[in-house]
Amino acid sequence: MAKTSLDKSKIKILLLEGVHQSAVDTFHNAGYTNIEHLPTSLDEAALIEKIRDVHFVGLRSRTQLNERVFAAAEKLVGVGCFCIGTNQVDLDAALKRGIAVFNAPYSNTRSVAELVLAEAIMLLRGIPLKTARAHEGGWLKSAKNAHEARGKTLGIVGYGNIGAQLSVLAESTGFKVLYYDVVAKLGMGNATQVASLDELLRRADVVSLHVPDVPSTRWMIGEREIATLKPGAIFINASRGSVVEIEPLAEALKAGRLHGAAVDVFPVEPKSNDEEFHSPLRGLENVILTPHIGGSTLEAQENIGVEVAEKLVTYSDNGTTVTSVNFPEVALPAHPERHRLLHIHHNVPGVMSEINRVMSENGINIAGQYLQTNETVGYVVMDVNKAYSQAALEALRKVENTLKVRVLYAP
Ligand SMILES: NC(=O)C1=CN([C@@H]2O[C@H](COP(=O)(O)OP(=O)(O)OC[C@H]3O[C@@H](n4cnc5c(N)ncnc54)[C@H](O)[C@@H]3O)[C@@H](O)[C@H]2O)C=CC1
Ligand SMILES: O=C(O)CCC(=O)C(=O)O
Repeated sequence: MAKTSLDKSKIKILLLEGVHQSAVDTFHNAGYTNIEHLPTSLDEAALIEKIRDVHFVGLRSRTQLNERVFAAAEKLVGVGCFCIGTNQVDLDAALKRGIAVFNAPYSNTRSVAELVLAEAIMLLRGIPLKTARAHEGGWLKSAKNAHEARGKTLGIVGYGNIGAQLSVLAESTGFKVLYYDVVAKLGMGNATQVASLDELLRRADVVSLHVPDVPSTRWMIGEREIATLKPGAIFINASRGSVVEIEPLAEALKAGRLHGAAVDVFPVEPKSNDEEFHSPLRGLENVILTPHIGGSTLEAQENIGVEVAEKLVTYSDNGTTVTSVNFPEVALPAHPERHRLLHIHHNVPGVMSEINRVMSENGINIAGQYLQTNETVGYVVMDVNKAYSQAALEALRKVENTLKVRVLYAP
């Protein structure tokens, strides 16, 4: 039999944006040694050049994997987003090439929730202005506009993993919590869901956004919504820069209609730490500006490194796609005595019968077959207990509507 699964040392892994060393260690422990680990993102031209011979790529929020990059990524098998958001990756462009994308939906959620709670308290006390004055030699000792969190209302927009954790932390600090979500959700503690975004904006003293970047959230907070906020409200965005129109927010802060804001994510963010950050919020008093570090704690990054690298290793070694954000999810057992053929194809009628015909005509006995499809792609995994030939593999590759075929040699 031809041994066609790729030797692990030949599987090239590119890790960008300073993904934590724990990811490299996880790959090494699984036998993968061909790893390039870069501290920064790459611009499109450099990425296109580098990704040509890469099998797995890992990135965070800066690297843009668009159609042009995928078109150049001829050998790419899987993408790991070492973060929650996957809006930086064209998931459809990946899917139509049979490339599975994974992320880390939980590991940095606590870090974001902690930061937001701390910012809410700092802003209620007017700390950004007071600390700035003290650094300049001033002394703003005053209780004016300084408030306790106890008894104030926190409004959370998007009650998912981050929103719900923030809710628990905030209640234990003394906030009353309201939340708005497009899905009906059971509140943690005494938190109460409200029927509309407007109701939340009208009632909350502090509003914090925790929604993903999807079409329904694009610019969901604009001039009208900012005008709906309570006079003197505090506004926090650590979700995505595309959710909030920044100009009307800056205007409301300059006019003193809002008491303060904390913003971690921006419509345009510098591509690296060497690039200047531009924003109409720069220089405004009682505004905390942070460089998209909501999830940037050592604890979160270490956990993310392991979580996402393990998902890529499992997909590479075994074919399992559970928790992929774009791919049909298949949970596969180990395949100790059997070779495993993975066939990814356009989900159109007739492909499975063609695959089964090829297998049968080549005398290959299928010991186990696992199939999942989504709207556009089918993913079938076949464990074979009899030697398959190179000719059979070629015939599988030629089945009409095939996107990708991989072989996992019996370990
Ligand atoms: N600043 C940072 O460093 C970080 C930012 N994030 C951002 O935070 C976002 C939220 O993260 P998680 O809580 O883990 O996500 P999640 O998926 O657990 O929760 C998102 C919630 O938003 C709700 N939602 C979706 N569309 C909505 C709409 N139009 N109106 C109201 N609610 C809507 C969903 O139903 C869900 O409950 C991520 O998608 C990511 O963009 C995540 C981690 C770090
Ligand atoms: O840590 C990062 O690079 C991005 C964090 C983030 O925004 C996310 O996890 O969605």
